[in-house]
Amino acid sequence: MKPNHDRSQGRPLVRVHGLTKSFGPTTALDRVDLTVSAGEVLAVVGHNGSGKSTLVKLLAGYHTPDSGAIETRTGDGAETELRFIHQDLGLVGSLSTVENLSLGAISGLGALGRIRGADERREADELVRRFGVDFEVDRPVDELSPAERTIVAIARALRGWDEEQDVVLVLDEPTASLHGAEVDRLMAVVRAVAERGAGILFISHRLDEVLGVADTVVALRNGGVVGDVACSETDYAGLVRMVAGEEVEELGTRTSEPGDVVLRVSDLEGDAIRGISLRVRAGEIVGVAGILGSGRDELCAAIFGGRTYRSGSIEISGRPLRAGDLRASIGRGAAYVPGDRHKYGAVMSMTASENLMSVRIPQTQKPWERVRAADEAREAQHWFATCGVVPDKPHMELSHFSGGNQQKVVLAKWLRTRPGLLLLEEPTQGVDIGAKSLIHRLVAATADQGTAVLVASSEAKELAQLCDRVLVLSEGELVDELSGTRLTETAILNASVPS
Ligand SMILES: Nc1ncnc2c1ncn2[C@@H]1O[C@H](COP(=O)(O)OP(=O)(O)OP(=O)(O)O)[C@@H](O)[C@H]1O
Repeated sequence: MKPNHDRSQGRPLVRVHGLTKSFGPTTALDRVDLTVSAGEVLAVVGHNGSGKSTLVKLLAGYHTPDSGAIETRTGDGAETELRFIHQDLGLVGSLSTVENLSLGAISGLGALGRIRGADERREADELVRRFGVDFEVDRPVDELSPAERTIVAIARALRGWDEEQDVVLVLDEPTASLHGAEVDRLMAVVRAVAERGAGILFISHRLDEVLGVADTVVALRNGGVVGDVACSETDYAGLVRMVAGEEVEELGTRTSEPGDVVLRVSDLEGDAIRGISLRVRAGEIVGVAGILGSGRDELCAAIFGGRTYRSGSIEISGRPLRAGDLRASIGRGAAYVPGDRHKYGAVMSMTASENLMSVRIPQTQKPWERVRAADEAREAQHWFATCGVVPDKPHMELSHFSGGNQQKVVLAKWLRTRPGLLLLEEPTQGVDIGAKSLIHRLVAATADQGTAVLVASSEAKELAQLCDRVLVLSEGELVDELSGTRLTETAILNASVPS
């Protein structure tokens, strides 16, 4: 295998040699070599738990390597600066782009410590325009699209960069919940930054995006480098094989007939939702598509009871549900995998097993009934195997599992309750291509056993593959319903854009 620095045209900015890191018996990173060069977008891909985040944390100095080195003084003595964009962008939502860019920047403070308004505004404007984008820098960043927020985070990371300076920008799964056109917008900015001479290290599970934006791909498996190729020398199938080690099984066509109505929503009005009515039958998988602000991210939570609503009604299996009544919703067989697993989906400081067992099974388990240790161990083993959670350590704290494996535990926790209604938000965020196919098959099998499934996703391709029909939301309203031959990725993307 030819290492990537032999192929790249640019000056090496960061060299990683033999980087190794273990956590107890787990070797998270195993003698990794790679180089990021000026003007290059280097993507790092790999299955869940392959070591990508560990690599980022070592580069950031959060962990110390057991052996190996990170060389940032690679050329004529100048030191390369590493700047990071983590998934949690670290922006203050209520503050504007100007204010976020000013935070922590001493140069932004006037003599009395006040932000010099006009200068800051001009600088923020110039900074975002430098990347070929144009949005109002005075609006609170909470009101920007996810791609725009990521661009603000990139602009902040590159503040003060004069392009003479050697910089590597590290982006950890920046597109995890972005919708089609948003991804293109962000990728254009990433390319623009590379063209200005920065090196980019880009972590992603979305292999089609990797092919679109990267020059070079390094694939990790079980901590070691198993692939190091130019994007021009590979294709999607090649990347899938590098990550999964084999071809990935596609979801077959589902043939089961839907049963009785399980979920009935009528004229629902609430935060970001305007007059939505829908039904989901037993055995059906119904998708919810739309861009940010369309109501896509709010609907499942409102139905489950995690958000209240102003008016309208929700019935599960023919029985009305009061707004915000989580207990009744779980008691009626609803399950909810939220988009933000850290905040609402799991308790990271508890073990995987404790998380798995944290919801009582309404049909069989009495409120006072405790699960015996032997039963808990057997169940944890069953769900780890069913959902492919690795490592096989149910008693390890959930925060020590890789992101994709945490997601599988959250899904398993709810599948265990044998729900009549399964509400999913971004069910495959952060999971690798093999695990994504497994999760799709698990959801399909759950529906085949009679569960009604409502799944909200920013990924049109996922909805087209998984769903029997897809509801498209725009500005809080239901604007289209796609099924049969009309249900394609392109149709979902087109229908999602507000007219
Ligand atoms: N603090 C820790 N304690 C114990 N094990 C850890 C710790 N951090 C990471 N690991 C283990 O190291 C391995 C690599 O994890 P890492 O988070 O780097 O994977 P990843 O490639 O980023 O995965 P994902 O795609 O799911 O985010 C995994 O087996 C993980 O469980």
